[in-house]
Amino acid sequence: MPVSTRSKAISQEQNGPNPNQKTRPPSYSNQEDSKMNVPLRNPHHGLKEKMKALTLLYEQQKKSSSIFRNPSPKPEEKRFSTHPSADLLNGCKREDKDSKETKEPKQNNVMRENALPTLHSANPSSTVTRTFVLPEPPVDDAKENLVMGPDRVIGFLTCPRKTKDSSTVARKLSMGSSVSQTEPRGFIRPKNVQENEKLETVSEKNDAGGSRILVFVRLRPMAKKEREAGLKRLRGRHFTFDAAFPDSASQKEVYSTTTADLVEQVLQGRNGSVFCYGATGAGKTYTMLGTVENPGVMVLAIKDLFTKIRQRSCDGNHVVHLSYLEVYNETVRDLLSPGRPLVLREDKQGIVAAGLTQYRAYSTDEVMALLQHGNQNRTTEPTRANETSSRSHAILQVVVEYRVRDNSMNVVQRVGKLSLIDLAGSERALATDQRTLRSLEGANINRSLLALSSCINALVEGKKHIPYRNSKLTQLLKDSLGGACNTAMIANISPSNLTFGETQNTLHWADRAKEIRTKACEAQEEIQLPECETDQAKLLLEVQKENRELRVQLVHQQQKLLSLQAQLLAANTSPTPPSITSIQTPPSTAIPEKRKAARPSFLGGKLFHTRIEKKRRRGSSRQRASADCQGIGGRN
Ligand SMILES: Nc1ncnc2c1ncn2[C@@H]1O[C@H](COP(=O)(O)OP(=O)(O)OP(=O)(O)O)[C@@H](O)[C@H]1O
Repeated sequence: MPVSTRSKAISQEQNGPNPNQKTRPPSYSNQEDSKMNVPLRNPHHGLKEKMKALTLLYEQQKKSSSIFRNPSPKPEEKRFSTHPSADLLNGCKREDKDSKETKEPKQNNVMRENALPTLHSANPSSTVTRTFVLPEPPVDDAKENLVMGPDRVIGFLTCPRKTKDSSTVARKLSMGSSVSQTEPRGFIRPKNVQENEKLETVSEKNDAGGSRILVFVRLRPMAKKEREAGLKRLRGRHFTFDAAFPDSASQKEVYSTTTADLVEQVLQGRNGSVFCYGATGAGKTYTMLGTVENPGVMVLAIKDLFTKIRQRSCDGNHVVHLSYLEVYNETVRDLLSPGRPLVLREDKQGIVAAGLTQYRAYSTDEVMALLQHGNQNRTTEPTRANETSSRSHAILQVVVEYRVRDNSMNVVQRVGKLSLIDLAGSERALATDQRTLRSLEGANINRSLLALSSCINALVEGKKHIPYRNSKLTQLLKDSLGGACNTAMIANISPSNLTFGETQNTLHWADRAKEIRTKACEAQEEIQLPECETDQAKLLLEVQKENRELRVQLVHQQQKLLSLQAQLLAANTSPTPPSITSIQTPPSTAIPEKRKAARPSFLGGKLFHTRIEKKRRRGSSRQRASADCQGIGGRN
């Protein structure tokens, strides 16, 4: 500003002084000044005047703006009123410089929503601005999805609470044009994923009072037929999930990334569920059960569970119970002991199948045998889409109970439940078989999956009523979806463009499921105080002791009674019976006089005499009989 004024002043000087020169009103700008084209008498004098006027103007404006903001400002506050952050905080009019600074925090905010935490924490200079201008939104409310461009790009990024660098892993999955025969673009090697996922343990997710469902995607390898059919390039659409497994991913990689953490949590008394979702033939059963050479999540989880139990067996008792059921055509059936359909009931533990067999398992081998037995009972049929298509939803439940005495001799009991679910494949009626039973099965499968999608929708939209009751499957999954449970979903997809629609549908629901938050999963732990137990034990011992003493007394009394009866009998038969009063009653059995009279006792009452009389008669008849016998014998 002074420079331009000086140059103007010089040019004005060169043009000669203007006698009509007037002191400019302070509100004039430099441009207006130049337009007026009024030469100054003394350039230095004019400059000084201008400086003064402008300083005055600046002071006035500053005063008025501070009064506008704060009617009674304290001198200290006034000092800081020009701080950009304070200006932004108060929302007053900004100058160009300030407006530049306001743009910066906005950018920061966008980054906070969408970029990895390291990105916004990498700029220490913006700390002040962030603190005052746009405080970081609470994690729960933070929107994690980003929509970009005409093709929807959904960026699901790591939990914003994480501070570790995960920028190396863009967990993004591309569909359509990205499908290639070798490794589809966007698929991330689980090695990287694992490194990243390790950061996000289930327990960490729980501290905010609830955890979101972790969603993984697994691509199966191309089948021969599909390869022959070739590939068709389609317009791309991008999804991002917690991890995406390429067709080369091993079963162990899938297990350790998706389920291993949940197994650990179950041992600590929390509930966990893993379910495979996807179109028919997409690889759900392969992921869950696997083959003998390549066992799947169910088998690996059981193995891991028993290994962990063995490692910890020195400090407590673990009891493992197992149940395996299927939902077939809207009926619940026990796979371990098939019989009549089971009825679902809701109790304190949640939805339970009444009468479901709970097997106690002691080793991995035993569980394997049970699993095999259960799978033989499972309904699978060949369809056009899959040779061994599962026509039912199968749920393996493993309940781990742990009892241990702590240092204070309290009994600590923890119960955790792991549910491993292999859903039947969603399918188009035409894609499978047209036969009546198959189409009925297909309709029921689709119906339950539709009910599942309605529940997912309701949960994502935060509705009060979640329609779990619409199908048996959703009733059984109630805990996994909306309960206190750590849940992982594995969406299985096929690389074939023949199933593009189904794959798109699977990814759509998987993407939606990411937004579901389950309730806080507290460890189910009970502590029993030792006093209670010892008190009960003491009481039991006392009762047992008393019981023993009473038995001894009873035997004693019976003996005495017998001897008394014998004496009486002898007295009755003898010519001079001893007086009854002379018979000494032991002090312990002495009966008070009053009671003696009141009780219908056989000692002095009618009953006693009647019996004695009967015995006497019997005795005399026996004597007669023996005499008769002797007579007969003598005769012989
Ligand atoms: N990751 C994989 N690696 C090797 N083969 C696989 C893989 N995933 C699936 N398959 C094979 O693909 C075929 C179909 O898989 P699978 O039976 O698991 O599908 P599904 O989703 O359970 O189907 P459905 O819903 O009809 O039961 C099987 O022959 C299976 O062995």
